[in-house]
Amino acid sequence: MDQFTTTELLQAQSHAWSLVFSYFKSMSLKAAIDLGIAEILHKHGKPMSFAQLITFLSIPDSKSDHFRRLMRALVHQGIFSTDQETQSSYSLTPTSQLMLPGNSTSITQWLRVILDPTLSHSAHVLPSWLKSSEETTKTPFAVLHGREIFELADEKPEFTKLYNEGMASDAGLVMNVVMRSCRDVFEGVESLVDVGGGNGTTVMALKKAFPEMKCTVFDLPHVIQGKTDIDGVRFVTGDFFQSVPPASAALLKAILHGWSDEDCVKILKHCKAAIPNKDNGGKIIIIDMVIGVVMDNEVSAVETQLFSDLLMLVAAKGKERNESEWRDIIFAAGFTNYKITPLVGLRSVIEVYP
Ligand SMILES: C[S@@+](CC[C@H](N)C(=O)[O-])C[C@H]1O[C@@H](n2cnc3c(N)ncnc32)[C@H](O)[C@@H]1O
Ligand SMILES: O=c1cc(-c2ccc(O)c(O)c2)oc2c(O)c(O)ccc12
Repeated sequence: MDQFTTTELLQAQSHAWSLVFSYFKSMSLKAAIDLGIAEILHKHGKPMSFAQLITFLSIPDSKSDHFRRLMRALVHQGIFSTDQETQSSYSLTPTSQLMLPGNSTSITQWLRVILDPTLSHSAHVLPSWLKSSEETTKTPFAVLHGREIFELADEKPEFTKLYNEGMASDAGLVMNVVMRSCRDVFEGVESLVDVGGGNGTTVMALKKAFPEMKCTVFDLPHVIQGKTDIDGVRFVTGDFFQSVPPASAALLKAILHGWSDEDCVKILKHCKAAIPNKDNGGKIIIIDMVIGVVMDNEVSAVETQLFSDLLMLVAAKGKERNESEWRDIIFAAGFTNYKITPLVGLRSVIEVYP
C-alpha cells in the first residue's frame, strides 16, 4: 500500500476525479444541443453578448448565473469561444458548427443517438454482463432492453427513428471528406450497392459526385419502408446474412464494426458473391475505423477509437479492429488483397479485392 508517495496519490486522486467527472463533458454537450445554443449564435451571425443569449434562449433571470456556469464549462471544452477580455461575447467554434441542425455536415442527430439513455444505460450493465456466462449471445444492450438494437423498431419506434436519422447525419460529413481526399476510390464504379445503407444519405452524396453511378440502398424492411426509387437509386429490402443485391462495388459503411468476426466473414462472403470476380474489377469499399491508424498519430484520436470500441461492446456484437484483425476477416472471406487509406478524423477507407 505504501509504494506511492503522497504527491503521487494526490495526482492519482486528481486523475480519478477527472475520469469520474468526464461524463459532464458529454452531458454539457447534450445540454448545449437540447438548448439549441449553436443555432441561436449562428442565426445572430456575429458574436453575441450573454444578455442577448439568455434573452434568445428564454432563460429566466433567476437562472442566468446557472446558465453562465454551463457556458463557462462549454467554452473551456472548446465548444464555444468567448472574447478573451470581456469573457462575455460568445461565438461558434468548428465543433459547435457541426452541431448546427439542417446542413449536410451536421452531426447533431448522431450525438443525440449516442448520448440517448437507451444507448448510454447499456454501459451500466457491462460489469454484470461480463461475469455472466449465460449472456454470451446477447449484448449488454439486449440484456437491458430485451432486444438487440435492430429489433426494436416495433417496441421503441421513436428510438429507431432517432437511430436511423442519427446514422444518416454522420454520412454527410464523412462522404464530404471521402470525396475530397480519395474520390478515386469510387471513380469508374458503374454500379454500387450500399449494404446497410440506412435511409440513403450516403448514396445521395455519392450520386452528387457521380451522377452516372447506378446505386442500390440495401437495408432491413423497417428502414427501407416507405422509400421510393428515384432516378438511378433503388431501395431494396433484405438481410445481409441471406444475400446482397449485385453491383460492381459494395459499400459497407459503419457496418462491420457492429458484428463479430464470424458474422463479418458471412457478410463479406455475401458481398463477394454480389460483385464481379477478380478479372472483372469488382471491389468492396469499407468505411470504418482501423484502431491505431489516425492521421498525425493523434493520441486523443486513438482514445476515441477505443471508446467507440466500448460502444460496440455494449450496444452491438462487434468491435473496432486494428489492421491485423481487419486482414484476418478479409482473407477469411476469400479476398486476396486490400488497401487502407486513412481519412482525416477517426476512420479509414479499406478497399478490398476478390
Ligand atoms: C450503424 S448503421 C450504418 C448505416 C449507414 N451505412 C451509415 O453509415 O450511415 C447499420 C445499418 O445496418 C442495417 N442492418 C442491420 N442489420 C442488417 C441486416 N441483417 N441486413 C441489412 N441491413 C442491416 C441497420 O438497419 C442500419 O441501417
Ligand atoms: O450504436 C451504434 C453506433 C454505431 C455507430 C455508427 C457510426 C459511427 O460513426 C459510430 O461511431 C458508431 O454503430 C452501431 C452498429 O453498427 C451496430 O451494429 C449497433 C449499434 C451501433
